[in-house]
Amino acid sequence: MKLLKDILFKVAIQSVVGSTEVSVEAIHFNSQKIVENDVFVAIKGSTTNGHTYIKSAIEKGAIVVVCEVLPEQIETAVTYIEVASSSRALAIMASNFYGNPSQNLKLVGVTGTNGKTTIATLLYQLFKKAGYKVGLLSTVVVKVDNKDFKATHTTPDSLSINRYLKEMNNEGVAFCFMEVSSHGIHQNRTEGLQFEGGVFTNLSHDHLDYHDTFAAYRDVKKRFFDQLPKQAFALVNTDDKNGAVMLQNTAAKKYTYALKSYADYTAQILENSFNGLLLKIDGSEVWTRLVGDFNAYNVLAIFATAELLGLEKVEVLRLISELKSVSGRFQYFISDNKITAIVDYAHTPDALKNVLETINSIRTKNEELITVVGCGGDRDATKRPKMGHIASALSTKVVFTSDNPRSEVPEAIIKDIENGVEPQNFKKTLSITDREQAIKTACQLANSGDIILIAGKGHETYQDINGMRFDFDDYKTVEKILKQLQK
Ligand SMILES: CC(=O)N[C@H]1[C@@H](OP(=O)(O)OP(=O)(O)OC[C@H]2O[C@@H](n3ccc(=O)[nH]c3=O)[C@H](O)[C@@H]2O)O[C@H](CO)[C@@H](O)[C@@H]1O[C@H](C)C(=O)N[C@@H](C)C(=O)N[C@H](CCC(=O)O)C(=O)O
Ligand SMILES: Nc1ncnc2c1ncn2[C@@H]1O[C@H](COP(=O)(O)OP(=O)(O)OP(=O)(O)O)[C@@H](O)[C@H]1O
Ligand SMILES: N[C@H](CCC[C@H](N)C(=O)O)C(=O)O
Ligand SMILES: [Mg+2]
Repeated sequence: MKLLKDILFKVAIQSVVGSTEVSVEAIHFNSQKIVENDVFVAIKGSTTNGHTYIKSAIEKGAIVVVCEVLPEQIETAVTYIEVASSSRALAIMASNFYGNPSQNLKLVGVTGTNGKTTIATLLYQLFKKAGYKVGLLSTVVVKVDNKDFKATHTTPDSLSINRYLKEMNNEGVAFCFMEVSSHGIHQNRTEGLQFEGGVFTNLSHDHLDYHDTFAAYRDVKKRFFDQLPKQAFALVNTDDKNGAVMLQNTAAKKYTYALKSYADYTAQILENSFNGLLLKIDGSEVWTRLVGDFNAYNVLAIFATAELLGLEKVEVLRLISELKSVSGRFQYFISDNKITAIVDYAHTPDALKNVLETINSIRTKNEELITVVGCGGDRDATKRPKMGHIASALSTKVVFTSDNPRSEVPEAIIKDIENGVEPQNFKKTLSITDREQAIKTACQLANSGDIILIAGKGHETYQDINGMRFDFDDYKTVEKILKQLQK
């Protein structure tokens, strides 16, 4: 049990009805989870309004209600806390409730359109290899040192974040690397956390369904840097023009990294092949198994972050050469009949362009590049024709297919993608809704030496169709089909 007064510390309260000297069991923002003596935080969401569930939360046993608008009917046995932002109050209360766990470890947030999972995961790997206990909050998995938890979001809700951080405290974790998504910042999921540093990767088209305009999307990312304290570091990629924007109003110590322009941390690509990248970082050569120009940025960001967190340069370079690729990020194998199959999580126009350009820069002219790609439903529809254009312009053949259609009709999503294909590329494309059939067709089209790229779902092990999750794994599917076809 915790005293309400204590968990309200630093919450900007507008009014209180009732006593704050009550002991509470747990905090929830979903009325369905409420039991006796809990706090219910009512949040205005994107599909429904948590305030309409106040009555039902009280019936289930809530003794405290945190809300933006006080209900008309006040129960005398309940304490009401009126705040300007329930989601912000929730984040601060969550931190207090779990004993401000972010203050007991070094927490680094990684934000940007692409590269967050790669950077956060590789930092986790690197610091583990350096001998520390480490935590990770990522799209793929949550790790409390060696313990794995299923990830539901890129950036979990503030209660879950603080619960995981508390577990990390209990395990003696020294460093935690977390992805900070734009939804996470906008919904105040990271509010009240004490960050040791923030890393910005890049900014390109994504989530314009949610943020309305690119400027709004950029400003949400910037808010993360605006909130960093002065003892923290802000490390940004200045080859991306928005890197400088992120630093405009931050109080944190400013550091830059870049491959093409002057920066605090720079690198040169000496070699780029299917076996990996040879880089020159800060005058020293380092070999990494990661493939593609974009990974040079990720490796450089990792190098700089590790140095800023106090690791020795020589050790960092040695550890970088031991890092393995992240699940579903340029994950590939070569079949017995020499077809290369690559599974990659490129689900934005920019990521798709980068991955295709990387493959084109390391393949020879007589090898075909066959791409299988789709777009998710109930997500930014304006990226669809862009991805259709990029896939068809940069591949020799393309099979458009379904990703996670969610509540949308897959054929309608595919139509949107096809609308971006220019007439000169019509002949290269075909569309097959069933993802397994699409992958099979790509495999049948491929000859020895050719490359198949399956983009968009990376590590995902399901396909979300109408709210139902069906088992589906791009990597296992292509592996199985290529084996079958060899027989
Ligand atoms: C659009 C969006 O981000 N939605 C998130 C949001 O839910 P919401 O605003 O839709 O909530 P709502 O359903 O309208 O409900 C409003 C409130 O009423 C409450 N409620 C509802 C029903 C009930 O019976 N009782 C009750 O109390 C809900 O618990 C909620 O507090 O808050 C929820 C709790 O934190 C999130 O789980 C949910 O994520 C949804 C599932 C989602 O798909 N989010 C994606 C888009 C997302 O966040 N993605 C980013 C990554 C993006 C990237 O890769 O860059 C991420 O960080 O994962
Ligand atoms: N630094 C980078 N710049 C551009 N593209 C990248 C970069 N790093 C990775 N990518 C591409 O973006 C895809 C997604 O990478 P990653 O999962 O690391 O990004 P993310 O930011 O975590 O994405 P999400 O928003 O879905 O969590 C990769 O599969 C790759 O194609
Ligand atoms: N984190 C991203 C992942 C998209 C992956 C893609 N497979 C899809 O389902 O759209 C999002 O929620 O937009
Ligand atoms: Mg991610």
